[in-house]
Amino acid sequence: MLQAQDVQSGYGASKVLFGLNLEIPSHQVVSLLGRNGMGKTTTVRTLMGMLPVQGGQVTFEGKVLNGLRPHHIARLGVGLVPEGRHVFGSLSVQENLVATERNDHHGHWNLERVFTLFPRLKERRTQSARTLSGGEQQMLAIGRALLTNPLLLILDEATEGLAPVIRQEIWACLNQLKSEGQTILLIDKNLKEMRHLVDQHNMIEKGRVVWTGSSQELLEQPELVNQYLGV
Ligand SMILES: Nc1ncnc2c1ncn2[C@@H]1O[C@H](COP(=O)(O)OP(=O)(O)OP(=O)(O)O)[C@@H](O)[C@H]1O
Repeated sequence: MLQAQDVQSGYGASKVLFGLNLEIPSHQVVSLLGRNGMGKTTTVRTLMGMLPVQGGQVTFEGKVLNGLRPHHIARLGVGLVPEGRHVFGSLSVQENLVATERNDHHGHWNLERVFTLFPRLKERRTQSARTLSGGEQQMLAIGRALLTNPLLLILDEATEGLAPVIRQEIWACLNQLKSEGQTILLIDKNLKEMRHLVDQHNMIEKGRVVWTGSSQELLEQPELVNQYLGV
């Protein structure tokens, strides 16, 4: 579905990605793993068109994304749950959700389905988003991305800083999405939870993917975790 080939990117003169290769096949859950500062969020920003591709090529469903604006890439079917959530604090839960609702891809996500997935959001639908807990805001950010009916859903640190019980709800949601065949790019640090979810892991180090393999392969090589994740 998405291919990044030899991608270079960064912030002005400060380069972060040095020839990154990444493949996201349809209906698979793919991870980006790596220590802080290795370029995971920069990769997401580049795939979404928030940072220009300075070298190499990104294709999505056969279309070259280089040079496209973020709203154009979103419209092609890439939905992002950004690091830090970025919900509209002054709008209600429901207003946040309908703001992004779209059905270009004949997807099946609508407000009612999001409320079924996250009943807490239904209970709080008239509440302004800024009054939600961190976990509820995360659910709202996921619901908002789903309402764009994305072909590819990207989640950047979606469980970061959440209480364990809320985290479990997010993992349950992601497992459900996987069972429905949703294609996902997942950035997270919880290897234990990711084991059951992720089809293909990608270790990123200094702006390059240095190892790719299944959850089983990662389990069989614990030294990789030490080497690239430093835990
Ligand atoms: N807006 C920015 N301007 C300049 N440099 C940046 C900016 N954002 C990130 N960087 C730098 O780019 C490098 C990669 O950062 P990035 O956020 O992609 O890392 P990451 O792998 O997502 O790590 P983390 O888990 O800490 O978010 C870091 O050296 C970081 O300092």
